[in-house]
Amino acid sequence: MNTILIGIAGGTGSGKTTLADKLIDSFGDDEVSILRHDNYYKRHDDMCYEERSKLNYDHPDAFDTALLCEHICKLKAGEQIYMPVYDYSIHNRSEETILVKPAPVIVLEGILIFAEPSLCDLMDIKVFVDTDADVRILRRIIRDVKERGRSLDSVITQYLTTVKPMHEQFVEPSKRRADIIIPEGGENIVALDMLIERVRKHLKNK
Ligand SMILES: Nc1ncnc2c1ncn2[C@@H]1O[C@H](COP(=O)(O)OP(=O)(O)O)[C@@H](O)[C@H]1O
Ligand SMILES: Nc1ccn([C@@H]2O[C@H](COP(=O)(O)O)[C@@H](O)[C@H]2O)c(=O)n1
Repeated sequence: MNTILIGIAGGTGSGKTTLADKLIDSFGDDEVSILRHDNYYKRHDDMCYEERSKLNYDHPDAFDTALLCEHICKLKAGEQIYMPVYDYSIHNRSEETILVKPAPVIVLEGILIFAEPSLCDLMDIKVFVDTDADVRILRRIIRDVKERGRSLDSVITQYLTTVKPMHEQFVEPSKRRADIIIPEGGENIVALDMLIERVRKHLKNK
């Protein structure tokens, strides 16, 4: 199978997940598979919740990127993989896994995927979702309080101590590696349609 890997990067709250979900919703499971770098956050079973909540989750070392690369190579070779599942409410991987089948198009999304040369080398198309920092933090506050079991204070403290400095050190400079920069992400219908057309073209010629 001729498989292409489309990377969708961007800062927290930029709209990567929304864009990736809208893209895969336009195709069948046998046409497009999705991987999320967040699911590859390292396990920390040796620490208690309090200790885990203080870790820096915005540095490249927080992820098991070697395992993700191995999974991408297996999918490209036509093998299925079991993607780990991350549970933000406990700051750890859950016991679940998700079966991901090989497909002609694999979408990979995550804040730091362009900051990892080993991952960049595996990508055929690199898309960066670019959204202003004030919009991103407002979205993140709402999402983390509603969906990730966080308090307002914890979101603000984490943003100022790790999320913002790591964004400036790693995420923003990684934008230079992108082939396409999309303002605002999932609600950018023009950009979404262009991506859908690109995937259709690949599926027709695969
Ligand atoms: N263009 C947009 N306008 C308004 N809200 C948006 C937009 N894109 C995403 N959101 C919302 O912002 C939050 C973060 O978006 P998400 O796609 O999860 O971002 P990311 O994966 O980059 O962190 C979600 O609650 C989502 O519904
Ligand atoms: N235990 C964790 C693990 C990660 N995060 C934050 O998630 C952000 C990445 O996810 P997005 O959907 O926002 O791209 C990242 O900025 C980490 O700070 C967390 O809060 N807790």
